[in-house]
Amino acid sequence: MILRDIMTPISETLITGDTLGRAVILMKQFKINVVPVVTKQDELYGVFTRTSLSDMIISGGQSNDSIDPYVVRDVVTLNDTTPYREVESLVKQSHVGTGIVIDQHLKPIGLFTKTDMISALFEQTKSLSHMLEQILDSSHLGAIMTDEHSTIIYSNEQAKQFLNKEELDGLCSLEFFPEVENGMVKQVQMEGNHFIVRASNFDRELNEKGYILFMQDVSEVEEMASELKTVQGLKGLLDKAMEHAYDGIVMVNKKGNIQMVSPPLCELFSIDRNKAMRKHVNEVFPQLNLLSVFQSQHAEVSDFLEIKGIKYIVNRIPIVQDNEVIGAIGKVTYRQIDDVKKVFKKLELMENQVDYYKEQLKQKDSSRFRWEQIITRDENMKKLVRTATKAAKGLSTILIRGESGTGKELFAHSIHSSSGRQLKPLVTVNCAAIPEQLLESEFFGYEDGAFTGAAHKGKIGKFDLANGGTLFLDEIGDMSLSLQAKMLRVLQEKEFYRVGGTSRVNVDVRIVAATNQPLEDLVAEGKFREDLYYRLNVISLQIPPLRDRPNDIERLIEHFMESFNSIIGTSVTAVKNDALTYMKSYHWPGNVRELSNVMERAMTFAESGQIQKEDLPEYMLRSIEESRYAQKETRMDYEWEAIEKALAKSSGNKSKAAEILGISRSSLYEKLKKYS
Ligand SMILES: Nc1ncnc2c1ncn2[C@@H]1O[C@H](COP(=O)(O)OP(=O)(O)OP(=O)(O)O)[C@@H](O)[C@H]1O
Repeated sequence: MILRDIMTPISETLITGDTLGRAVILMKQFKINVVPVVTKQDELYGVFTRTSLSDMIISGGQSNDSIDPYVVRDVVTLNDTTPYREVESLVKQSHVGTGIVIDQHLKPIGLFTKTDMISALFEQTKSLSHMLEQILDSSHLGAIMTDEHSTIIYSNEQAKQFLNKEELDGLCSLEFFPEVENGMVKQVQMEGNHFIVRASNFDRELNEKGYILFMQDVSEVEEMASELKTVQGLKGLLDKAMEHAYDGIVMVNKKGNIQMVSPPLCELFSIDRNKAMRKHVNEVFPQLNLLSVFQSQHAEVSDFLEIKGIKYIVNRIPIVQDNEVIGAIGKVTYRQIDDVKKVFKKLELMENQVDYYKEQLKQKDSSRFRWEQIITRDENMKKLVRTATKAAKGLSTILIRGESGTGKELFAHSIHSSSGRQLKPLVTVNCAAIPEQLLESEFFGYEDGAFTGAAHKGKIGKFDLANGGTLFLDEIGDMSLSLQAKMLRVLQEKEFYRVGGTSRVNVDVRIVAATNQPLEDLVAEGKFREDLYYRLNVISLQIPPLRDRPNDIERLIEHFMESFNSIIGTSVTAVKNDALTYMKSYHWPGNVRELSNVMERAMTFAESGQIQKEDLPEYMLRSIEESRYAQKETRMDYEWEAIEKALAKSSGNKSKAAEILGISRSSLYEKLKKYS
């Protein structure tokens, strides 16, 4: 609101030089006590007031006389665009009852009297109170105002509803709220309503005192709070159920983001549960194909799927609300797929066994392994495999060396299957397993009648069998000296005589030999022929023991876990940290074979689906403890030796000895105390 909105407009003014008669006419016509007087340029010059009029008449002024001498020049002027707030204070301070409102050209366009001011104030108050009422009504707050005697002087509709009264004004507030004090906040139950009352007192100008009371209905809030509590309780219950779920469960929202996931599912897929939360299910568990139910809108069951050798099935269940899929649940059963699964497993196990024996049968006298089956993460091993792969292509004799269980046979088979002889037989002879007296006939066969007794028919030897292919001589260090001589001749001349035979037999055989014995020592001891040693040692492959390939331990654990889950039907998903630490610090004298046996045993015993320390064999745990203890002892021996030396060097001076050792004097004293 600006001044122009509340002033009394004027349509005519006096001009300097106007007469008393015209002034009287204007005052009478417009019923005003003050008439603005303007210059010829229409600018305000002064005012002709009722006092001016009486002064002129008393001085004998005539109707034709000029008003100029009686024009009051000291005029309060107000700009028409002045805001209401400023006008209010200007008027309050002004000594004159009427101000002249001028426009931007200084032309008077209206009068502003105290009456105008009062009616403007009245308008303003009316609009303020209307606004306040609207605010109170839309806030849903009940509002009551009392005077200092607690008599209600104002109440809104909401307050009347709360207190169930058609009218409250004039009633005593103590009837409803017996104790009211400033700052009070109280819960009140009344007429079936439950609300909170807040009271504050007011003390206005003119000594008006009293209280303002606000009432807020809390029944709705309470209802919401109790619903929230129930929901929270249910969520807690669901979380607990998830924690202890035996099956794998995952729940996603409409967008496919994971809201809940059970630990067994994370274990199965080796996923960190915290990292999986809120992520998109296709990112974390793409195998489950969970989002397919958003299209199909009905529950689905997958076929048997497999991970880490563990079979599982997925039940995909859509969560439907108002005919719309608002989420989905994936239930992954893998630990006890129920009786059907057990039967399935048994059947599958038997099928595996049949497959295995079929394979064995098929591969009898032929290679069973290939390079891909040599599992390793170790750089030296990888290099060795590369060298062996190259060597396999040639014709040279290969000697494979390494401790028992390191994979010598695996290498020999892989060499054969990647050589040009792969379609021909691979014949294995374990030199340590054949009785001494039979070794020769095993290798070279014998003619009919070579032995006394008519039952003896001729026999084909291993060299004959391996013709065109590879002869794998395992445990070559155990071959007798006499056989070594014959073997050397075959290797050099590529021909031999059968036992009891007289004709030469020509053969094309590639020799791959293996041993875990130190052949050089056997040569030195005269137990192995030096010439044969050199003949065999054309290409030598030294397989490092497992303890020198720490990275392979973990990799092979994963490998055996997967294959045994499939072969023996277990559902082991991981090796717990304590067991892993033990397995990594063990020295594995039996190498990969031992690791494979330990895994098979541990997986059979693992109850929680994860291998724990307790599932490892007792002998292994004991050996690790003993070696830890021995290491500690050796460390202590070294330490004591160093202390003794330092003390000798410093002639018993402990400060100097500590300095030599690079430790503080107090820690030297501590150590001396420990060793004493
Ligand atoms: N790197 C490897 N990856 C996968 N399996 C392996 C590996 N090395 C060895 N194995 C497995 O360990 C077991 C022992 O291997 P293999 O028989 O080849 O050892 P070896 O050195 O010939 O033993 P031995 O000297 O006692 O005859 C086998 O079951 C083999 O498949």
